[in-house]
Amino acid sequence: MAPELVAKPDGYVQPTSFYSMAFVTFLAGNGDYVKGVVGLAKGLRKVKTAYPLIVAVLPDVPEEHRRILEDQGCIVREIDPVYPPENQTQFAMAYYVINYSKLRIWEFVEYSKMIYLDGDIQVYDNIDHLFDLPDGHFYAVMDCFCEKTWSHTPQYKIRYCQQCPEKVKWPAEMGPSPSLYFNAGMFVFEPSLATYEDLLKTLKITPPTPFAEQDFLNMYFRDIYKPISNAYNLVLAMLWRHRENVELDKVKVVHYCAAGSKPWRYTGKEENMQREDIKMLVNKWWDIYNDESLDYKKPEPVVSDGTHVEAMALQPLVAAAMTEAKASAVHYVAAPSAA
Ligand SMILES: O=c1ccn([C@@H]2O[C@H](COP(=O)(O)OP(=O)(O)O)[C@@H](O)[C@H]2O)c(=O)[nH]1
Ligand SMILES: OC[C@H]1O[C@H](O[C@@H]2[C@@H](O)[C@H](O)[C@@H](O)[C@H](O)[C@@H]2O)[C@H](O)[C@@H](O)[C@H]1O
Ligand SMILES: [Mn+2]
Repeated sequence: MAPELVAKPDGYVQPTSFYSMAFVTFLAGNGDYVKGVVGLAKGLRKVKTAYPLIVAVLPDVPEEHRRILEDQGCIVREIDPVYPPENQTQFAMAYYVINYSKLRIWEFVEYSKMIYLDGDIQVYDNIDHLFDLPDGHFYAVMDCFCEKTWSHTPQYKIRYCQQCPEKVKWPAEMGPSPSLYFNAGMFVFEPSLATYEDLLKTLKITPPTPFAEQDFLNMYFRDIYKPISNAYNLVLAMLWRHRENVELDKVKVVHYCAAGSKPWRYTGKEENMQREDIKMLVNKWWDIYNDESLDYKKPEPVVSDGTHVEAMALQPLVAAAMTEAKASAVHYVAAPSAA
């Protein structure tokens, strides 16, 4: 039974437009990445986002982990795995399925625009304004090619990086320089069934590559990709590879993707993990993860004096109310504005 939401003459929310945008992350397996997603949910709450966090989970995510995420105000949605075509078994199945299944989020068409965030990402400043970026583009932050993980690429071999194209110029004899390449840990996109079907159709005829769905998404969205500031996805390697391109005090989103930097697994033993800035960012992640004041509190029903409850808290109530609202045009309390 949908909870009673109080009508207010001056606040009307078209149920279909309410929360037509959302953050989305991805969770696979029964391991410790669930901690990353809990941290992300609490970080988004701390910056007072006006939008919910959807967690796309593979079937292998246990009920207990799903409950933990729902208790943190997340909306958990199971997605089907994406399996490699038979002739592409050179990939370890798990790695392929974990990475390419992310593509299922294009199917979430009840949302007009979404911001995808890896589970090893933390949001330290409100980034809701990214939802206002013009439609028709794919927004993401440029990656760096300098880590050993890129040693299979021609650009690594000649020490070329898009972060500093003047330092080692791309030699003409190697043809056109590589297109701008984004890190797929964070991106702003528009779900669409047509795009979703085409993505999966194209994937079937695209041999897997080392950076899996990241390479695939870069190829697929190359013509509409628009780079945004690295303040929205600080790939940690930038701190020791291109410090001149980073204004740490302006960074809004940190991506713990460098080897050994996952906060919930941090030992400090890997290369670069004893840096002061890394230790500061890992502690910053733990401060949020351990902050009980940021835990989700089930909302009280909205009362007639229009008391607003936190946006993310309202989402489950609205989802239920939206089901009812289809039956009748009902006035709702307007969504609280983002702080
Ligand atoms: O065992 C795993 C591995 C990955 N992921 C998800 O897949 C994303 C991409 O993997 P990861 O961040 O480890 O890749 P990196 O950014 O470090 O290359 C993670 O952030 C998680 O959201 C997961 O849920 N379980
Ligand atoms: O499956 C490929 C992954 O590719 C990307 O991670 C890479 C990339 O950041 C490199 O630049 C780093 O050097 C490397 O360590 C890191 O793994 C995405 O963050 C991740 O979500 C996922 O798509
Ligand atoms: Mn990541």
